[in-house]
Amino acid sequence: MLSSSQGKLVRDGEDRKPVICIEGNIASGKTTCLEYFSKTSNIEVLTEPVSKWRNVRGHNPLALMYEDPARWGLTLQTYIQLTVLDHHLSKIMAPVRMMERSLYSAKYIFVENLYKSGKMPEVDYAVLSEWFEWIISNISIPVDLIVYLQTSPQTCFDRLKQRCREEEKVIPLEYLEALHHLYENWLINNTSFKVPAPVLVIPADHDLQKMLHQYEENREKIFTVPRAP
Ligand SMILES: Nc1ncnc2c1ncn2[C@@H]1O[C@H](COP(=O)(O)OP(=O)(O)O)[C@@H](O)[C@H]1O
Ligand SMILES: O=c1ccn([C@H]2C[C@H](O)[C@@H](COP(=O)(O)O)O2)c(=O)[nH]1
Repeated sequence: MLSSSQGKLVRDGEDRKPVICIEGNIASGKTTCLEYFSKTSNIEVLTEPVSKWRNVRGHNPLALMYEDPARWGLTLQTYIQLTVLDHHLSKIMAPVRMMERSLYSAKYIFVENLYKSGKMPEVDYAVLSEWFEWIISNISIPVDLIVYLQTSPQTCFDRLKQRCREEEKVIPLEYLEALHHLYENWLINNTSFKVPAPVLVIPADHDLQKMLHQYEENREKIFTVPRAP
């Protein structure tokens, strides 16, 4: 249930608990990072609901989007916006929540990329943008820290091939490069969209062992994040 507070809809009946979003390119290692921290007590981890994006009532909007982005980009991103909003608004069951990506990156990275690359018709972009603006103006979507796993597009390309998700076999390096530039402009250069929380950058091109070591080194910084007002 939602109630109204200071002009915005907020989730009912709970204290505000810290929310940490893990951001990064496709196959940058977000799920692996979350898996590592999920072993920590008192932390709740929400991975992206990719299984829903691959199967909504028997349809696979993720596959459709990669097959024909101009036709299916709006369909996929509308559904992603819904399922990610549902994550943001779900009851937090532990003292701290870590979640994979956010409503913000769905819009500022993926929708933006479809539109800028000429694969999303202007009317679809306008409709998605109106929805997004309505949501962030009317619903409280608190994020207290963004952890950005900063990778080179080539690293992601290699990891993507290794992961071998069927729908993603068609992704070229150029697609990951375009997403990378959008992430960098948003979270590092601050030249595109408003960043909704402080950003902690973790260089993430390293092998798994070094990455786990870096996660340990950053543990304190991540979990002592002050709550946004
Ligand atoms: N530091 C790393 N070095 C090498 N491979 C990695 C590393 N981190 C993750 N991987 C592998 O790369 C692939 C993508 O990682 P994943 O965590 O699923 O990325 P994301 O959730 O960001 O899409 C997986 O096969 C994973 O096992
Ligand atoms: O808003 C979004 C979010 C994600 N996707 C795509 C990109 C990938 O193919 C999958 C899952 O992303 P991971 O980085 O592997 O978690 O979903 C999208 O198209 N739009």
